[in-house]
Amino acid sequence: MVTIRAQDISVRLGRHPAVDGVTLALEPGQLVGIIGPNGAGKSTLIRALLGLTKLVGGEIEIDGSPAARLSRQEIARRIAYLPQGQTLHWPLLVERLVALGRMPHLGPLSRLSPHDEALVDAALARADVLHLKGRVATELSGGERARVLLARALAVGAPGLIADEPLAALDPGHQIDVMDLLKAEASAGSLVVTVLHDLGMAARYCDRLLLMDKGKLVADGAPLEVLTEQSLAEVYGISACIEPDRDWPLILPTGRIKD
Ligand SMILES: Nc1ncnc2c1ncn2[C@@H]1O[C@H](COP(=O)(O)OP(=O)(O)OP(=O)(O)O)[C@@H](O)[C@H]1O
Repeated sequence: MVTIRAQDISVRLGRHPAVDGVTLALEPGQLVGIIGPNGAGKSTLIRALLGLTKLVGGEIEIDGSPAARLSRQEIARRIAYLPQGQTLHWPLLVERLVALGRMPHLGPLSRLSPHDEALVDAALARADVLHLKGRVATELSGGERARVLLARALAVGAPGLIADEPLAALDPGHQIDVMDLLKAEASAGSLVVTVLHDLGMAARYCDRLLLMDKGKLVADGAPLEVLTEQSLAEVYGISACIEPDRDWPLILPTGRIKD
């Protein structure tokens, strides 16, 4: 189990506050989506929660300890991180790349144990990339590479997972697979947070949504509390069809609101 608390945190990038006075608590067992327009501060917020970005104000606690006092490795063992659209620079075999997910658990000179190898294979299977073993990761398609990087995050075996736009390069079937997987992780007691642009997926799968706008957390609650005609108009400048009374809430952006 892992918990994260942020109290009034702010991050400045360049001249502007990228995150501006955000307070939140993240608990295990829920799938939490972070949504908001381009540049709203979503990626910066999650990097801050992981202790990867310097704060200009506020405090973050991971499992009750100030994040600033935890080492990178201690945080990496507790919370796996799938960054946004990573470029790969090294022509590693897929299984070697996914095995890097075990690094937070290994000493500097230690090798993968049979247990580590089994976790790597399980992660490859869960991300539907077992068949890509033996391929060079830099020679994969965008969606294949995205799923291999998801497998690397799963291979950490951490009680927390933060994924930044994990659906970006995926076909509709694999988008559903990944959302099912994130939901299953949360239902099994993990802390799972994901940045999403697909409001339909966010409404269908997430237990809680955090809506960011201009660095601020402007709404935090159940999908239908957060995704209202008013909030979509104010934050995204769009109109949308909202149908709450289906098996799951349906949100379909329908147009841009002109000034
Ligand atoms: N290295 C940087 N230097 C200066 N400004 C930056 C830097 N990185 C990000 N920013 C700015 O910080 C703000 C927040 O960026 P961030 O990447 O967190 O947004 P986001 O909500 O994740 O956007 P997107 O949906 O486009 O991925 C943006 O205005 C961005 O231009």
